[in-house]
Amino acid sequence: MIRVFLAGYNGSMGQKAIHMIQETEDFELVGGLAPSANDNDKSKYGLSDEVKLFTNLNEINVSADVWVDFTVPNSVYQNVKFAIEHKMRPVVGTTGLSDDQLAELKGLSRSNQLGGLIAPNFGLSAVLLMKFAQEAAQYFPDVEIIEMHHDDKKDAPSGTALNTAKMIDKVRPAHEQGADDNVETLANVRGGDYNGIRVHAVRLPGYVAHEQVLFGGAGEALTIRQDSFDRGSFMNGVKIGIEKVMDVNELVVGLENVM
Ligand SMILES: NC(=O)C1=CN([C@@H]2O[C@H](COP(=O)(O)OP(=O)(O)OC[C@H]3O[C@@H](n4cnc5c(N)ncnc54)[C@H](OP(=O)(O)O)[C@@H]3O)[C@@H](O)[C@H]2O)C=CC1
Ligand SMILES: O=C(O)C1=N[C@H](C(=O)O)C[C@H](O)C1
Repeated sequence: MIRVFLAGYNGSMGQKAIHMIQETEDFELVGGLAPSANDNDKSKYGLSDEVKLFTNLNEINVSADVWVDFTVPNSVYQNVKFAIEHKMRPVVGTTGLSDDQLAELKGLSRSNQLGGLIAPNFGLSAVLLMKFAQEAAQYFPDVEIIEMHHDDKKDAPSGTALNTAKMIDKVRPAHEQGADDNVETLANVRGGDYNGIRVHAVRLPGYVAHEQVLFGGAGEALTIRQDSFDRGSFMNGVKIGIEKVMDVNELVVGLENVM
């Protein structure tokens, strides 16, 4: 049995995760964290009386094998630090960790000899998109990324888009892209810039999570696109993450690295 603690249990992803954990024979939900947590949530979300709910880290008095995190960018670092220090292996979907924070957490995971997983995206289509985009960038160094999300999303660009840019940046030949005498007549119209890779973030009702990577070449173009139409699409990856993290000895980034 794998005992799971769920941070952000009442959010959009948290509610899907509760369902997945309850449906999985080998998983047991032992606790949840959310600033608005209260005992009425037990009936609201179909939780058993044994599940303990907490409104902040200082209150937590249960232990678990795995800490699943779907919270907010400004709490994820403290949450993961807490989890590692309390011997709970983090499986993190929350976006927004800086490179410095990630490096610190990797060090903490090493010194506590406790593995974990940080996955910018748990959806198989997005994992494959990033892999294919990295391969394509070796041949098509001119590239831009467009991510499209629901209008409740708090951070931009998406963790997936940023990770895609980082993966492309690792392999694409050193390169100046576009004209250097561009004039923007509307501020920021060319999007964000990650080492010369332009990233554009769209927020619209009706959307869930989508990304396109556009490559341009001499007289040709390649577009790679993925769509998550339902948050349920992430749950198979979260389940794999919880299972695999039990055998991992370091803090791994990317679902593909534990599959
Ligand atoms: N890696 C992946 O595959 C995916 C990652 N995500 C990421 O997961 C995160 C959550 O997304 P989503 O479920 O849509 O967001 P929601 O806004 O629906 O949920 C956020 C959750 O975080 C809780 N929360 C808010 N503030 C804090 C805090 N200070 N400490 C602890 N918990 C807090 C909220 O509780 P309360 O309601 O009480 O405020 C709520 O439970 C985002 O970063 C998103 O980008 C999303 C989808 C897939
Ligand atoms: O907030 C979301 O919804 C999502 N967040 C993650 C991200 O920022 O990449 C994963 C997915 O795109 C959905």
